[in-house]
Amino acid sequence: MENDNDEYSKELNVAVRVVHMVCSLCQKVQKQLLSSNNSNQIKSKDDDSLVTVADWSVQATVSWMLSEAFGGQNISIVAEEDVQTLSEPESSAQLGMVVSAVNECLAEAPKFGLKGPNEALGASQVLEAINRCNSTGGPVGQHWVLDPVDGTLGFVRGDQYAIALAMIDDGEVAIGVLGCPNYPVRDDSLIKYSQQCPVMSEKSLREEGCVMYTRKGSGKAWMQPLIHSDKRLEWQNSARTIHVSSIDDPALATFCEPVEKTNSNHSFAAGIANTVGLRKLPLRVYSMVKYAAIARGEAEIYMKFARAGYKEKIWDHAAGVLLVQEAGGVVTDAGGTPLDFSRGIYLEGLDRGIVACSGFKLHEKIIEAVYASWESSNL
Ligand SMILES: Nc1ncnc2c1ncn2[C@@H]1O[C@H](COP(=O)(O)O)[C@@H](OP(=O)(O)O)[C@H]1O
Ligand SMILES: [Mg+2]
Repeated sequence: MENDNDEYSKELNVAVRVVHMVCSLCQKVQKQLLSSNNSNQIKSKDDDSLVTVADWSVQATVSWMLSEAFGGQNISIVAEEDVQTLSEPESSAQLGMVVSAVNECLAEAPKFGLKGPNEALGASQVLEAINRCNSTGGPVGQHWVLDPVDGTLGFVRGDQYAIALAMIDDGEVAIGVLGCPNYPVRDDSLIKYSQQCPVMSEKSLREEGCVMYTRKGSGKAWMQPLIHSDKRLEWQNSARTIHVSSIDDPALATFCEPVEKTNSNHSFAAGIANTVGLRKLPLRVYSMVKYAAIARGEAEIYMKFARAGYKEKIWDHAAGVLLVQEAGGVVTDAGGTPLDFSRGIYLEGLDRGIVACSGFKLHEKIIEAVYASWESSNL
């Protein structure tokens, strides 16, 4: 990072360290999940989507650390999970696991240059930390935005997932931090990874991964490797800048999309790819790791076209969008308008889908193709 006087430098510093902490937590939980086939760690929410011990534990840990660093109870945090399922009597085993995971993680805070609690937190404090993240954001003031485990399906399948933390200031994303515990720091690693081990076993889980981060207006984005065993986070030595790819020839470009066709219309995207002249097969990846791949220059295009009526949430995009933009890329809705993070928990007014590209030329071509194809599509 640049120097300490930059705007949001304290916020960014704390956010990056906290995301490192919870990446480590997630790696442990994912390992346990895969080794013991421990379905006890997974629950269904009322909307039938999945939530795991990791989602709640990350949210509690980040909430506690941010509150500690920035003014107690008064900070505003918008996050995906609530305490409803976890507070039910049938969830007492999960609550116990969450409390242990949170305390184990907080006890490691000094390794990451932060201060944890003097005493272990009890169940009520953990629930309170999760519940405190009940802000709905909005156009005024600072709001932290957290997706504790983005790509929960990828997480439970031993695949890609991300921890996404952003801060919105007066409606604009000011900082973005993305923890990607299964995204190695080596170049070309995502493409190799998805070819070699689309679903990992516990043995193949490699302890590599990275945290990427940026600050609005910096024109830069950075990446740090995760730390392991007893190593401490050494900020200065470990960060390197990342940048989008310079490829602007569609024939050479790689495009990413969600794995699940319920989350994005694969055939519509394939039509766009064909119109624009993309030749490679889509790189299907869970979670905001897709934004990370664009920011790191491993792919050039990310398209997502959710079914009509689905409302995109700010925590699924804020950190990733800023990373791509500051690393040199462009992100808009499918009509070419920038995403609006100022209107509460949803990206209100989003036109059809999301298009993130490494540069303007590719972006323009995709938007034109969407415009031309839309009428004939069934979306
Ligand atoms: N029907 C739907 N259409 C589009 N996106 C959806 C969806 N249902 C869930 N999602 C979002 O897609 C995210 C996963 O992204 P991807 O498909 O790119 O891996 C989910 O994040 P969580 O896993 O955090 O719930 C969720 O927010
Ligand atoms: Mg998500």
